[in-house]
Amino acid sequence: MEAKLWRQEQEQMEQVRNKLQARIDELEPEVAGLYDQAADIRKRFWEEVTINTSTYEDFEETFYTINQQSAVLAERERGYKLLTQQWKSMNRLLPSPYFGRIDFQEDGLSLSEQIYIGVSSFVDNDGLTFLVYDWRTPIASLYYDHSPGQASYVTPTGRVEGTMELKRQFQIQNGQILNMFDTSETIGDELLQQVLGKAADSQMKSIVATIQKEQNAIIRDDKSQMLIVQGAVGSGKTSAALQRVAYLLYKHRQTIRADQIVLFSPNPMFTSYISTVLPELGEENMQQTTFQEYLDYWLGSSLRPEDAFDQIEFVLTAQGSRGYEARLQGIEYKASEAFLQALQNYGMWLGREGIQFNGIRIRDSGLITAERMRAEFYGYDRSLPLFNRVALLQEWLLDELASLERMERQAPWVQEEMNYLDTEHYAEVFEMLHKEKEVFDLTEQIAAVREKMNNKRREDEGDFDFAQREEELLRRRIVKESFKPLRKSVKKFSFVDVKGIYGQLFVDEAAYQEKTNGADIPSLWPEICRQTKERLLRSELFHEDATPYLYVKEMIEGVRKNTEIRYVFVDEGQDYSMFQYEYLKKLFPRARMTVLGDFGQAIFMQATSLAASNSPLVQLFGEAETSLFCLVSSYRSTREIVEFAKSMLPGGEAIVPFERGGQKPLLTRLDSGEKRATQIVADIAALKAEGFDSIAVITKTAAESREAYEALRIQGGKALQLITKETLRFEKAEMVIPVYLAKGVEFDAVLVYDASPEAYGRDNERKLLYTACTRAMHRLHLYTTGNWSPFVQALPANLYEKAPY
Ligand SMILES: Nc1ncnc2c1ncn2[C@@H]1O[C@H](COP(=O)(O)OP(=O)(O)OP(=O)(O)O)[C@@H](O)[C@H]1O
Repeated sequence: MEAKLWRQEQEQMEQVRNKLQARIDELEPEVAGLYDQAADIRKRFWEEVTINTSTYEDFEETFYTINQQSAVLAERERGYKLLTQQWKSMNRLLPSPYFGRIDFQEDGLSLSEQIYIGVSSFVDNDGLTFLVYDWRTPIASLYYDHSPGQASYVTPTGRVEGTMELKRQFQIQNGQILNMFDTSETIGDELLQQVLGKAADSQMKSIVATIQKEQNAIIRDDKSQMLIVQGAVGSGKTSAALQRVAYLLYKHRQTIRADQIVLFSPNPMFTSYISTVLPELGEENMQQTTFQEYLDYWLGSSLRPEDAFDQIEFVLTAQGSRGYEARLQGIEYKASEAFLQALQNYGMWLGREGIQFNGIRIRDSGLITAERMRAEFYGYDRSLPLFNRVALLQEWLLDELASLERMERQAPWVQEEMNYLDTEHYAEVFEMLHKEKEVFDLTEQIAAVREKMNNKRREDEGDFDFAQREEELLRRRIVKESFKPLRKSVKKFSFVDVKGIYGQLFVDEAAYQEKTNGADIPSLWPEICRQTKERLLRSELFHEDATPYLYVKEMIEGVRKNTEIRYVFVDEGQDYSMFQYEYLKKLFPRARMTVLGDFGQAIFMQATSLAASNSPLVQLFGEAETSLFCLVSSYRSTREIVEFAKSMLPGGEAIVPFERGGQKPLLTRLDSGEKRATQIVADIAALKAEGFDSIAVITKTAAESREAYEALRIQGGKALQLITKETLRFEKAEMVIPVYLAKGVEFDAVLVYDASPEAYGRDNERKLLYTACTRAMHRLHLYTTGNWSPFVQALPANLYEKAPY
């Protein structure tokens, strides 16, 4: 680019930077001053307030002073927060005030405007001229959506048409323009090339400078209840999701806070991987969780649910064990729509008969039997939904308990208990007695006065029998203490035997069909029933049972709702079952949903196709309320890695690699495990010497990870870390990791530890190998000590190199 232009831009930027610096300097004392003021008020808060409650007027006075003081404090704190926000965003802009410029001439106006785009807005001293536009402003979408020429953007008041005369990209670091390109592409390849060529990091980065047009559409869509993104591997789904959160927080900044957005991520490590993107953009992080955390929380301590990782570990390692096929069939069936329908029908059946309750007992004898509860329950209006009737029953039980409690005071066991009471109880009751006696004496005095006034003797003479009253109080206390946990457990619905209700579905075929209005049954049903019941007996739940169990529980006890949340994001959405989606929809009734996923990476047993025309996910909110987006360009890996990996996947042809060249994947066959370990350690050292810092040895399972880790350490791989499902964050380092924990993340180099047919031979292992390979940004190595996996063998030989040893 011409030196003159370059100089002009450098001057323009310096002007903006000078203004930024001046405003920062101007604000600094104010920010510090306001902070001190707020801190000072907080410190002196109680000094300024004289607490006096002797008379009503004094009390009122005190109340008003407190109120006034806290209003002043709140105001100062609000002011401080606003100023700090401005001050922080200017500081963020200072080293690199913008990344893009467009010159736009609006139709009907004579002048064209220069629009510089950065991570936040910066307005000149006149309060009107935007020196930098936030990337989320409507006008900034021109930069992402159009090439120079006719262009338009949408504002809340309508579409603005015009001509884009220039589109320029900058790379600016510490106030120096490092690079500058004029571009005719939507977002020029050159900048993207440079960004993608960089090394992987232990934390994801924001992509605002290079958002692609199709990603921009996802980020800014704010029409539908449900937004579904089926995106090829590495196509920027997670990136789009996070920039979308930043966009929504900006667009709805008056009404939505970051904690009203929740993102479901595939594992806790992923949560830490993405946690810096929003703060980098000057926004607070949304809430992040995993579905497992929700399950563990809502199922409480009564049942131990297996997690998704243990389930997949079983699926991948237990082939040939007893009951394996049935478990697999069970996993598939229990995540299916057929099972969901069966449970809904079961709900209707329970409305007529067969609900199970836990009787309420006290000290080994029955107080209210399950039979009585059932009779009461089926006596309620049958048109009421189950959970309404259960709520009525709950009320009835609490009333019953109250009258039973009164009766129970005379029971012989209470007398026995009284003999063993400690002095503390007596002391308490004694105090109560004295209070009662005072009241009694007062009433006696009043009665005596009345007697005199009326000149009429009372029929009943007052008499306070201490001994009798003490016994009464002690009895009342003893019984109350025993009934307290009963009342508490009724409030927590412990009287509903959910375990029994869920379990009775798994008795035999005939019973199942009767209860579910003739649901279809998988062929290995008897074994599925046996396994499920065995688990329940141990108060455990298979992972595939956890969500259906919760579904049944809520059908009966009523649905939990979180009405605070406005947006729910589900990443790796292909790994969720329809049950889980139904559940999320009910749990967050006021939320819009964004689901991002890739069916090509559906490695868990429960999977939902996102984009298929008949996808049940579309039905969740209905077609009219659903927007579907497809991303086909893959940005993470070099062209060679994408070409290699996509050829393994039926339908992979549709994936378009971004044009970034590198080395072809390298296949290395060795004739023993020991030699393989030695070779891998040497390859890691060579990769490190080339400057790659984040290197992952990827295995199929956790069991294989442990084995690989040991073998590699023996051969000198001392710096390796073993990643397990308990690992909460990973460093930019060398690691051994099972593929299902590496979902969604990326590394400079990936070494697939064992690409033999034994590891990846079955059809359900194809996607595992594909997912492992696609974690690599720059280098991919595969190893075997025998044959190659059929998925590798089937690849054209020009897609890889073979090591010469
Ligand atoms: N527009 C973009 N500009 C720069 N980098 C991008 C862009 N889009 C995606 N990337 C990069 O591509 C890589 C993959 O992105 P991301 O992890 O968001 O993809 P994904 O579709 O969620 O991946 P996966 O399929 O593995 O879940 C990341 O390094 C991301 O920074």
